[in-house]
Amino acid sequence: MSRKKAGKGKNANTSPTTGSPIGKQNGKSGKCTAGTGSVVQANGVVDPSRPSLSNSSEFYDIAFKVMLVGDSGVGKTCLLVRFKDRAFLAGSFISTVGIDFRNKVLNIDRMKVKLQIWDTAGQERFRSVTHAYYRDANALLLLYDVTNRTSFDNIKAWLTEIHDYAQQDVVLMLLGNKADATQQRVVKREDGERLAKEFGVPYMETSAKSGLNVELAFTAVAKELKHRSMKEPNEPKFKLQDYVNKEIKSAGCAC
Ligand SMILES: Nc1nc2c(ncn2[C@@H]2O[C@H](COP(=O)(O)OP(=O)(O)OP(=O)(O)O)[C@@H](O)[C@H]2O)c(=O)[nH]1
Ligand SMILES: [Mg+2]
Repeated sequence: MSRKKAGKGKNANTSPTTGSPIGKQNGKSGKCTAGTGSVVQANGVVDPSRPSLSNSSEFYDIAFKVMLVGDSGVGKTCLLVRFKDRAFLAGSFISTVGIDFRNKVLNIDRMKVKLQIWDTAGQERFRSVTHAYYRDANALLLLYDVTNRTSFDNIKAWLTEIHDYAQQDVVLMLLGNKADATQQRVVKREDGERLAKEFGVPYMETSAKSGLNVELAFTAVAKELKHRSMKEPNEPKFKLQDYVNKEIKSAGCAC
């Protein structure tokens, strides 16, 4: 299996497909330098004929695009920063402008899986930018804020948008974020579970602030994508929700 250099990916200010300028993250220009991003086949597998070049985390075997979507303020940027940098963006809320992305390489069952994670702006005015990215996404993390009922009520509209713009077989997971904010909670976990069941999507609650289930959410999606693209004949079917439930149980929290 060949390994490719993760690189920093293209400049965050250019669209991955057209290269056209798309706005800046929080008023700052995208920090990503022109990278050595390789051409990734639609199913995420990169040139399997070449031997692995290195075990460094810089290299990867397969790569996928993951998109974060949901109302403004639900915690998409904070979830990504928690996953990428293991930090929480406290302080004042700075809304994302346009779209930005970060890369992270995960070790999944002895394979290096690179996730290129697109952080979209939740504000309505940027919705047309977001639409342009849906078709490239291999997976979508759809967030609502458990302290904001409107963000939960809007999930159905987001699911319609995903149906209209994303790939038919996109991997989708519903996340109820800010689960740490127990005092301010207005959406019960059962409400999230019920909605997820109604639409047949995997579900869990997260907290970008405490880190609850953040690594698990991205790892579960990476595992699902890897299983789908590798289709090992004798490998048991991977069930994302079962994996999540098992990991949450073994973490010993009812979260
Ligand atoms: N308590 C708590 N606050 C959070 C959490 N995640 C985000 N926040 C706060 O919620 C606010 C919005 O977070 P962002 O990550 O910027 O929201 P966003 O979804 O990226 O918003 P847009 O960029 O406008 O789409 C910030 O003030 C964060 O500090 C969380 O898990 N718990
Ligand atoms: Mg944001």
